[in-house]
Parts: sequence; C-alpha cells; structure tokens
Amino acid sequence: MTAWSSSSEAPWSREEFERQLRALGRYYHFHHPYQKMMAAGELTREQMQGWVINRYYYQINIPRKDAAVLANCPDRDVRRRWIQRIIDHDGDDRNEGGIAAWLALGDAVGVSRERMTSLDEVLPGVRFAVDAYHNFARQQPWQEAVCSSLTELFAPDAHRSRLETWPRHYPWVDRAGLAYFENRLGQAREDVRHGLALTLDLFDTRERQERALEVLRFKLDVLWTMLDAMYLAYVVGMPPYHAVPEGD
Ligand SMILES: O=C(O)c1cc(C(=O)O)c2c(n1)C(=O)C(=O)c1cc(C(=O)O)[nH]c1-2
Repeated sequence: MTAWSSSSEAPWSREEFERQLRALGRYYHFHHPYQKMMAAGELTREQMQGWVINRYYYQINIPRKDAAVLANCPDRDVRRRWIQRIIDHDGDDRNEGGIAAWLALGDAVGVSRERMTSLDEVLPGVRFAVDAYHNFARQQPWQEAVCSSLTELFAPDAHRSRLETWPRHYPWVDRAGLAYFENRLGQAREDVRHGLALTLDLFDTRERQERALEVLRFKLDVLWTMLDAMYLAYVVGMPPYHAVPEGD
C-alpha cells in the first residue's frame, strides 16, 4: 500500500458519499461557456445547429453504451431495469424514443435528417470523447459504467434551462422540437434514482468510493471536452485543419 492511498480509511457514510458525488456538479457541462452562451441567447443559428449536430453523435451512442452495460452485467435484476434506457432512446411500438425526438429537434433548428445522420459534421474531438465513453462502458466493470451515467444527476437543470430560455431567445426554433428535453425530465429522474442507489450500494469501501468519484470526473471530462471542441470550431472559428492551405 502506497503512502498516499487512503484505502485503509473507513468508508464514507452513504450521505457523505452522495454529497461528494453531487459536489462534482460544479464541473458539469452546464457551466461551460458554450452552454452559458446558449442560455443567454448568444448563439447564432449556425452555432445552435452545430451543437445539435454534434450532440446527435452522443445521442446515438447512449443506447450502445447501455447495451454494453447489459452485456457486462450478470445481475438479472439490474438488467431488467437498465434495459429501459435503451428503449427510452431507441423507442418501441408505443413511443418513438429519444433519437427520433433528437431528429425532430434537428428539424426545429433547420438541420435536415440527411445532414444530421450523415455524421459528416461531427467534430473529431466530439467523436473521440463520445467514443471514449462508449469504450469505457465496454471495457470497465459494469459497476463503473453505472456510476459514469451519474452526470444525469445534474442534467435536469440543463434541460429545464433550455425549455425556459430557448422560446425567449430563439423564437426561430420550432417549439415542437423541444419535446426531447421535456421527455428527459421524467426519464432522467428514474435513471438517476436507479443509478445512484446502485452506486451507493456497490461502491462500499473508501477505495471504491474514491474510484467512483474518479469515474464521475472522467464522464464530466467527456461532456466538457465535447463542448471545448464545439467552442473552438464554432465560436473561435478554428475547426480542425482550418489553417492548412487548400491543396490541389
Ligand atoms: O443535455 C444534457 O445536458 C444531457 C446530459 C447527459 C449527461 O449528463 O450525460 C445526458 C443527457 N442530456 C441525455 O439526454 C441523456 O439521455 C443521457 C444519458 C446519459 C448517460 O450517461 O447514460 N447521459 C445523458
């Protein structure tokens, strides 16, 4: 055991552990300059479209990530509940699901289905970040993948903010497109209840609890890095290779 390791210390109480997880909310992407511009009505149509196009790559990878959790999890009770996340995004006979709702959000901001689903405009930085999340869920223990979903603890504030500020600041966005955010408010509450209870149960030593905080930091980095890539490309005006002269 190394001198800096605190693994021999007593575990935090559930309340203290939950408090530490929630305290990481200060690094949530809601506080990124791109999101702040969005909430303040400062994004141009192109910047809004760029966000919707790039976030689509996140949306289509969420159910694949959740399928990886199912594949790695031997606990039937956990799988029975976790499978709902895939249905929430992919839809079923009764409900079109979140990916369809995100395409409708594209319609509302003037992004055609072909443009969105081609993935041609997904920035490399966004692709790398999202792939890192998907690969994490495939390769790490399923308990860590469960924990990494806990950024959803902080998502309802972001969804509510968009529902409240977009109609005021972006009257050109068709309101029907905001259904995605409305739907997520209820779904995220359920997801968080389950994901948080599992995390509090499973990470039951100080070493595991500290690992859980690291895992949540990783996921916060994924979300923040996506917005860094968008900020550089669409706000600073430096998309990848922008300074490379056109070849012949
Ligand atoms: O718009 C957002 O700010 C936001 C953030 C997050 C998140 O924190 O990962 C998710 C979502 N939305 C979301 O809609 C969603 O379905 C979702 C699933 C997950 C996940 O990690 O399993 N995060 C998120």
